[in-house]
Amino acid sequence: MSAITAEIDGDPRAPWRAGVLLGEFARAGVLTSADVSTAERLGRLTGEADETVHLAAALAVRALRSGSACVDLRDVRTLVAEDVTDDAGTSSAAGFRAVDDDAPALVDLPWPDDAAWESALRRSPMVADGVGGPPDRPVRLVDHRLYLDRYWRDEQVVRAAVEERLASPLPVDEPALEAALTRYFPGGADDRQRLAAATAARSRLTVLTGGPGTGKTTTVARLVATLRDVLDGPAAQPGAGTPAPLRVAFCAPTGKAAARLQEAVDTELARLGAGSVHATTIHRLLGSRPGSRTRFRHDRTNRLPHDVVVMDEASMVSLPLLARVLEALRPDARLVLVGDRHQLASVEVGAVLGDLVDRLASPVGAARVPDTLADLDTGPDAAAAGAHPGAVVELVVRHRFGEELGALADAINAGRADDALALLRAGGTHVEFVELADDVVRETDVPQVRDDVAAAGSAVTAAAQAGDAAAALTALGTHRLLVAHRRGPAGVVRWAALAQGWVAEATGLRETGPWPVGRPVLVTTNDRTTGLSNGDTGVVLDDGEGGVVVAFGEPGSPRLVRPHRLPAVEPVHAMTVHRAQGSQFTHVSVVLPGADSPLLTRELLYTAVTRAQELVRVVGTADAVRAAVSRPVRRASGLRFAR
Ligand SMILES: Nc1ncnc2c1ncn2[C@@H]1O[C@H](COP(=O)(O)OP(=O)(O)OP(=O)(O)O)[C@@H](O)[C@H]1O
Repeated sequence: MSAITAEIDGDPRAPWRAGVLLGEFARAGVLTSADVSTAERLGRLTGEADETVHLAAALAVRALRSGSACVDLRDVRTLVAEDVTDDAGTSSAAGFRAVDDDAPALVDLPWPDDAAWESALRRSPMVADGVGGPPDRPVRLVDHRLYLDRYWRDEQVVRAAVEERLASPLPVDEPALEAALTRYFPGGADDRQRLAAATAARSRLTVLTGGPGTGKTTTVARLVATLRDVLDGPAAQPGAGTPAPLRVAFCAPTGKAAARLQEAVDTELARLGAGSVHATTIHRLLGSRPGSRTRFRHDRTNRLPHDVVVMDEASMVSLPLLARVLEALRPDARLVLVGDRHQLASVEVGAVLGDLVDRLASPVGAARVPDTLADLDTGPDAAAAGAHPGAVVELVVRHRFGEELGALADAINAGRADDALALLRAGGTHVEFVELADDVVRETDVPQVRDDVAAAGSAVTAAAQAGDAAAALTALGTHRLLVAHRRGPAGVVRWAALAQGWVAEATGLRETGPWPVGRPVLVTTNDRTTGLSNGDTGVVLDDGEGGVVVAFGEPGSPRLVRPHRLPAVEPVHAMTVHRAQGSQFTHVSVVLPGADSPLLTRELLYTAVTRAQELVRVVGTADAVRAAVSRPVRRASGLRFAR
């Protein structure tokens, strides 16, 4: 078999030649041009000619594309077989995949012999062998996990920081803490919410996880009120004169999530008479540097000044970004990670929230964190006995969220496909199922979606024409059409066009010009000048003076930006579920792709369903629902292991 040639990313001028072994894997659709060329370049740079080593490196690069920090060589054959079967017919964003009609069957792939492969890797100049291997090699093998070295280093940063943070609790004035807990979490309140605040007072790391409506946001507001009472007040620094105010930072991965967090926390703090907070994106908190996504103004040499950092929507945070935050924190600062571990993980590498919960609640973490979830005793006796109440607190009582929505979310999470389907079919006030007979969705199948889109669009347009930013943003949150893919019959492109047409028909207005009044827009990049972030949504408004302005943010505190100052934006009549993370809408309609779509996973369906505050409408086949529920995302990571 000779080398194969294909176009790279559609550029016919750039021929791609893979060696014999990698060529076989590329032809079978396992590797893309990007995987192969990265691995072969690393081979050239390190003087490694062994193709089996190139193959392993290419598989480590491939793993990153699906969000894994590493590839587990023991599982790689099964993983590859499952993924490639899933992926049939789709092209990867990261490179051209050449799948030949006469490609080798997956079972026939020329996998290297296990023992020979491992020993080739261990003696390769490309590979650092084990935790103690040389620091200057691009690839690292730890136990059976193969990493590009920078991801292993990021994992080590997270691992070490978590261990250090949990090794020594922080001293607090226990009677003052008890008084504050009684004040902000009175009797009858959710015990675990109280435990979260107690943990955050005593520990340098708290992970607060729970499904929608379990009170995460309420808890972080009360937790901050508690910390302010205990650490800010005279009891915190007796005899020290006027104490410095506690420096608290609130952050979230997207601007939208940060704005929502700020509004919700401020409302609760105002009710408690406990001040206010300022929430920002994680990138802005760390201080982005123009032209660099990986280096920030705040790092281990220039630490963040804050005493407490609360990070919401932590499920969306990538491994490298969490590593940068941990490096930038002062060692004595308290970090509170908040999120729903069952949601979709970062679009980049890592599933850090789920990994940390598993790690801390497993025997690996249990040595330092006894009785993680069970120990609800936060009283002075427990403190006197030196008991550490645990770093992970999972909220389980739902305080909002209709019964049906909650039951559906639980069934999806637990992988109970038949129950999820039965709940969808039973329907109710909060759940609707537009069950399709086949994968082809016709416009006429979804009159309810059309009605919701038209009603929301009409309300947005009316408010936009009146120049009423708050009303336009409120209307924008009443319904959202979600899909999994960008293209195809169940993709954003098709559904956004349909939605746009339905709104135009309802309002009698055709969108004209570059900034039609009433158009919903999505920011697709971070922009320092306007402070807008990738994922922010807004509405084009009539400014009353013959021009237009675009309103962003929460209805209670809209931000108005002139179009010429805007970074890249696109119309957003429909969006992907990934994009919708960190946001909620009164009604959500989600159009599922066919059951064979590789994007259809448990996390995707759970995230879509939990975007709804009052009603979720699922459009798809029974097979698509079953496929989603039965297919949890598996991301390889070393954070779950001892080393
Ligand atoms: N202990 C409690 N007792 C009664 N109501 C509560 C309690 N905790 C929270 N709530 C109420 O439950 C609702 C949901 O709370 P909150 O918004 O804090 O949940 P959340 O977990 O942050 O949800 P989401 O992730 O969906 O934003 C709010 O109306 C809140 O006031």
